[in-house]
Parts: sequence; C-alpha cells; structure tokens
Amino acid sequence: MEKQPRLLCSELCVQRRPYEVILNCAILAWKDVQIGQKHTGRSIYGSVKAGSHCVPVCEIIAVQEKEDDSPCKDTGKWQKVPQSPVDCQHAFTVFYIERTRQHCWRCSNVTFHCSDQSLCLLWVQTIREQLGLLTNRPKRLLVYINPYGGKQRGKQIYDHKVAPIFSRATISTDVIVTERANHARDHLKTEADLKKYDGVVCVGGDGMFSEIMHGLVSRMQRDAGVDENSMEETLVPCGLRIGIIPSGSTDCVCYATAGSNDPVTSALHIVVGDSQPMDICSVHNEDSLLRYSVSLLGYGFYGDVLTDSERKRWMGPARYDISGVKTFLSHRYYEGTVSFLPAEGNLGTPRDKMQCLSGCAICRQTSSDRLVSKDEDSVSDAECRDTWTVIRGKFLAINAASMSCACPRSPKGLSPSAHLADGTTDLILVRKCSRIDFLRHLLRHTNKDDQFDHSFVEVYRVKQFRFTPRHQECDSEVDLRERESGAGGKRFLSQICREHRACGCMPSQSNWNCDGEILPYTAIQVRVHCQLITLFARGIEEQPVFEDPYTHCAI
Ligand SMILES: Nc1ncnc2c1ncn2[C@@H]1O[C@H](COP(=O)(O)OP(=O)(O)OP(=O)(O)O)[C@@H](O)[C@H]1O
Ligand SMILES: CCCCCCCCCCCCC/C=C/[C@@H](O)[C@H](CO)NC(=O)CCCCC
Ligand SMILES: [Ca+2]
Repeated sequence: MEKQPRLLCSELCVQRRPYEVILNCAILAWKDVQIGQKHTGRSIYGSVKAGSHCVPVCEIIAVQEKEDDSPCKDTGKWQKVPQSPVDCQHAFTVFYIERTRQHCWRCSNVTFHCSDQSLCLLWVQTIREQLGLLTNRPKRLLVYINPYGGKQRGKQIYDHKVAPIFSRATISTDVIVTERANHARDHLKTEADLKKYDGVVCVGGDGMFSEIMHGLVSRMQRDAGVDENSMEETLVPCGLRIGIIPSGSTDCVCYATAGSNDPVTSALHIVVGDSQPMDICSVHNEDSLLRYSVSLLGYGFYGDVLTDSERKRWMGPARYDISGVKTFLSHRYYEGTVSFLPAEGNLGTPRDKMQCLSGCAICRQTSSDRLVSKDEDSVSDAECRDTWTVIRGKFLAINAASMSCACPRSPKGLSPSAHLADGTTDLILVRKCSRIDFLRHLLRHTNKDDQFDHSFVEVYRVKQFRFTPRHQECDSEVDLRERESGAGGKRFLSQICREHRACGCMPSQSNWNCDGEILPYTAIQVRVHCQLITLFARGIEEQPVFEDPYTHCAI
C-alpha cells in the first residue's frame, strides 16, 4: 500500500489497551502497541501484523462522540465516571463497513478512548472533514416501500435494518409506503419533486424496482420532450441513482448488481454512494412502447411460469417453484421468427466466461466509447445498414438476459457472462427438444455447468431483436393472400387453419415475461439503451479478495 501523508497520529485506547491510531486521507488504521512491540520491524501500512486493523476512509459510515457511561458502584444508577488515563473518559466511535461472507457487508464499530476532550474533538472533526470530502454520498433520499412484496416484510425490513443505518449516516429521507400497484411509478412520473433528492430507494422486489425505473425513465423523457414510443429515439439517462433494498420474491436486479439479496448490504452501498450504470431494453409493439426491461424478457417457459404463478401470488415466493414444475411438465413449444442485430466490437460473447464484476473492463470501455461518440445510442446509419440475422423455428424458450439474472434460485444466472452496462442483451434460444434434455438445461441454471453447451441451445449477444409468433406471421400472410385473391380468400384461410391444427402448433401461444410482468403482446421489437440508469451499487466484488488476516485490508 502506498504511504499517504498523515493527518493524525495518536495513542488512544481500544477496550482498555493502548493503540497507535493513524488517519490519512485514504485510511484509518489502528495497531495494538503492546503486540506491536513484540513484533517489531514492520510498518502498519499494508503488512501482516497481529492486532492491527485498517479501514478505508470511503468505507467509514460515520463517527460519533461517545460519553463513557458506566454503572455507579454505590448507587447502581448510570452516571459519568472519571477514569484513569488508560480508561479515559472521552471517546469516539467509528462506524465502518466490514465484509462478511457471500458479498455481504455489515456495519461494524470501534470506540477509541482519548486522554482529553480536545484530542477527542480533533479526531471527530478530522474524520468528519474527510467524510465531507466524499461528494458521491447521498444526503437526501426518497424511499418507496412496497408493504406487500415477497413475504410482505418490506416495511419491517426498512424500519429495523435500513432506517437506523441511514440515520447513523445522517441521510434524511422522505418515506412513502405504497397503497396500490403503480403508486410509486405514478408519483415519480408526475408529482415527485425530484430536485430535492440525491436518489430514490426502492424497498421491494423486481416488480417494485421496475415501477421505480419506469417512473424515473418516463419522467426524464417527458421533461426532455423525448417520445418514448419511438424506437429510433435516443433516450435521456436518469440523473438520480436508484437504491434497492431487497424484499421481494426473486430480487434478481439486486442480487446481480450487489452479489447478495441482503438489505443491510444494500443500505451500505447506498450510504457510501456507489454507482453502477445499467442498460435498459425498451420493448415495443409497432409504434408504441410496451415496457422497459432490465433483467429477463422471456417467452415460452419463463412467460408460462409467470402467467401460472400470478394466480398463486398468495403463496409468496414458493409460487415460482410450483409453477416452474407445472410448466416444465406441460412441455409446450412455440413457433415463430426471431430476428436480431448482433453486437459488434469488443463486447465479448455470452460464452466467454468473462463475468461482469465490479469495475468490469467491458462496461468501462463501453462508458468511454460513449463519451467519445455522443451519438452512440442512436440507431445509426451503420446499424441500419447492418444485416439482421433471422431464425425461424420451434422453441421451448426465448430469453433475453440484459444482465446475468443471477438470483438465489440461479446463483450464476440465466446468462452468467452478460454485462450490466455494455449496451447489449444476450438472446438465448432453446429449441424444441425432449423433456429430459430441457430438464438438463434448466438444472444448469442452478449449478456451474455451461447451460449453453447443448445442441438445442443457441445464444447471441445483440443490440436489437424482434419476435413474431407463427400465428401472426400466418395472419399477415393470409391477409395478404385474402386481399390478393378476393372472394376466394376465405376458402384459402380455412385451409391454412386446418393445416395448423393438424401440426399442433396453432394453440401454442405464450406470453412475454418482462422482468416479472406479463406483456399484453406477443409480437415485440426490442432495443437496448446503453447505461440509461445508475444504481447505488458497484457490481459484484471479486472473491475471494485476498485479505491481510491481521489488518483485514485487501492487499
Ligand atoms: N401497495 C401495494 N399494493 C399492491 N401491490 C403493490 C403495492 N405496491 C407495489 N405493488 C406491486 O406489487 C408487485 C410485486 O411487488 P415486488 O416486486 O415488490 O414483490 P415480488 O413480486 O414478490 O418480488 P419479485 O418481483 O422480486 O419476484 C409490483 O409489481 C408492484 O407494482
Ligand atoms: C423443473 C423446474 C426447474 C426450474 C429451474 C429453475 C431455474 C431458475 C432460474 C431463475 C431465473 C430468474 C430470472 C429472473 C427473472 C426476473 O426478472 C423475474 C422478476 O423477478 N422473475 C421471474 O420471472 C421468476 C422466474 C422464476 C422461475 C422459476
Ligand atoms: Ca447488458
């Protein structure tokens, strides 16, 4: 670790033991003086030493003066007691982030006792000054809580686990507990005074996140006079960051951007002001915008699971397991045409095993390319000239994963190498196959095996795609022929339908699952908008971070 100029260095006590405590602009470090004397010869900075700790300043949540209150031996009442120099009376507590297992963070603390009040104040003030320089931290947040998401614990989770952390970090909040579906979306879209806030927090699952995202994206476009219905429009990115406190059934957006669905971890990512840009797909039917999607757009299997599970909402998260098995057993397939515009450039491939982790090189490159070419997001002439790939077939599932879609059910996700902010989506086509083969493929969503390594699975990294179900292709074909053949057309139409009934494909029509919402159209056109929103997250941190066993610092 590079040496930083010291701001402060004092001998303070921690749990009645003397420590050498150092603060510079990057870290706060403290080492046990007595242990230090036994193990001489090494600097506190970045080397292995017993009894030493260090915390990056950017991971300090708050510092607070503390009065040493102890029970008075005589009266049994609590009062301030004078103490010996080692048990000094003046103290301050530093609250900081500690990494625990599985990408989870905790709020830890250490109390330093000082010999006099002025020293104590100097430490508190200096640490506060350092924290004041971290301008990416939010001060005012607008919080929406869905009290009915997941296991209906959103309000409880916020009140008990999140609000105390925000208050510790002196973040002020306006909290709205939603009273109906789309309450948060409509409020953001039309009413909320967004200038007052540094971010919006969503307490709920993917459905609730989708509401917040729709509200913010639509508000931005309306304010900028951008027509969301047009696929050719370049959408305006959202200035406000979104934080997700997971309390839903799948929580895939949170899991895929933070590596866990732990509310405390998410609250801490908000407090430290993390930023993670994210792609959004706009989903259209002809000239109208249907919805936006950030995670999964799924037709066939995942559309059917969702349709069936909506009738079982009362079951909570277990509804997906029951509907998953039921849909798998029904083994329906769907016919149609998928066309797509492949991603070009150095964006990797869905099978390259380049997981999108914190500070991802591919997403960073995409960001800098966007800075160079401001027009990048428009449907450029080059894209119009690009040739579309067209695939006709019978599919069990058509999935577009704009991010990995990792969640507790599928820890690596539907497309483990998909990127959060590269301007592409991974289009996965699962062709008609036997039940046992499909089961093998599905089970690979839950383990580490390559789910694309099957002859009936194809995967493409794309910028745009379209899907037309067979029955709609037929309709237009029939319409055309009917118009061409006049009165004779009716006879021709009935002939086609009879043929379809015979091949069994006519009744098979699924719905699109768009981030957990059912879309009212089956023929859709999709375009990825690169880095349209930003979350209070940093992507999944590489694991294991090699940690100095004594200082707990990454080295
Ligand atoms: N007060 C409310 N009453 C009824 N529905 C609500 C309310 N507030 C939000 N909703 C709706 O509830 C739906 C589901 O919420 P949420 O996403 O929080 O939980 P979930 O569906 O259990 O989790 P996941 O989306 O992760 O599977 C959302 O689509 C949202 O629009
Ligand atoms: C025999 C059955 C085998 C089942 C195999 C299980 C594989 C699990 C993969 C889970 C992938 C989740 C992708 C995320 C989609 C979210 O945008 C959406 C909204 O929360 N969730 C669902 O649609 C919920 C989808 C839940 C599907 C089970
Ligand atoms: Ca992407």
